[in-house]
Amino acid sequence: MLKVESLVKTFSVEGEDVHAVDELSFQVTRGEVYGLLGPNGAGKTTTLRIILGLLEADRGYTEVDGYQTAEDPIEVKSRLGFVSASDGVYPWLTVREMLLYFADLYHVDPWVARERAEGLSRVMDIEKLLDRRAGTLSTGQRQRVTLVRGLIHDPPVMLLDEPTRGLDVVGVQTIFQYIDHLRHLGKAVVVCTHRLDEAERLCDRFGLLLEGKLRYEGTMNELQAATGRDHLVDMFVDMMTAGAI
Ligand SMILES: Nc1ncnc2c1ncn2[C@@H]1O[C@H](COP(=O)(O)OP(=O)(O)OP(=O)(O)O)[C@@H](O)[C@H]1O
Repeated sequence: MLKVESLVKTFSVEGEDVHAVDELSFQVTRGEVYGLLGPNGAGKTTTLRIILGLLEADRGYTEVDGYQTAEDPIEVKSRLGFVSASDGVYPWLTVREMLLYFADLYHVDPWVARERAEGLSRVMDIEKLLDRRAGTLSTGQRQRVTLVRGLIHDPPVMLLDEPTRGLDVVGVQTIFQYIDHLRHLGKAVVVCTHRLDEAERLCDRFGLLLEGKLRYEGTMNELQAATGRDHLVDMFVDMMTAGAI
């Protein structure tokens, strides 16, 4: 469903090469939640930007539902949903108007869009907000609207960048429900987060990134066997103190 193959991206910063992504390969299948985890500067955002077609890779490729980002960017965009903690809303539009506007951008049939907006709003408990102007929503309410917006074109692959940042306990719980719903819908999901405790509960499989390289990959059981550690936090500390493995 999502394939990242031998991806390389190097930035030149004041004459120095920064290897943001360095021969990175991983795959995420239907119904799987993959935690792409790493410390600050590990290359997570750069990888997401390349998958989304916002940045060009130096080498390698990313493929979404059989389409390569560099070759078929429009097909890829229509098959990707992206949710980020820093997503904004259009303050003067009502929630319903905004959802339908985004559906229209993705060429979703207006009838289908209306049904989907209602259905997803029920799931994410924002039905009562549909006719409110988006600018009047609280952070948590806005986040739920953003989650619905990410699914409005029913993409098979979802990318979630720090989805729980800035949310209270209830907001975090909502994200958990949302990800369960995505799994249930059979989406391939990538989650980037610094909340390793949450990642442990949320993800089926993990890729641990450091300096653009995948240092460990597997299910929690596989990571525990490979590292001799029970929790991601300890695995991270070991990985960072060792530098390279
Ligand atoms: N546009 C850019 N120009 C130069 N260097 C960049 C650029 N974007 C990212 N980098 C560098 O690439 C490396 C990877 O950055 P990236 O943002 O992908 O990391 P990240 O894992 O998302 O980190 P964080 O968790 O802090 O968001 C860092 O060293 C960063 O400084």
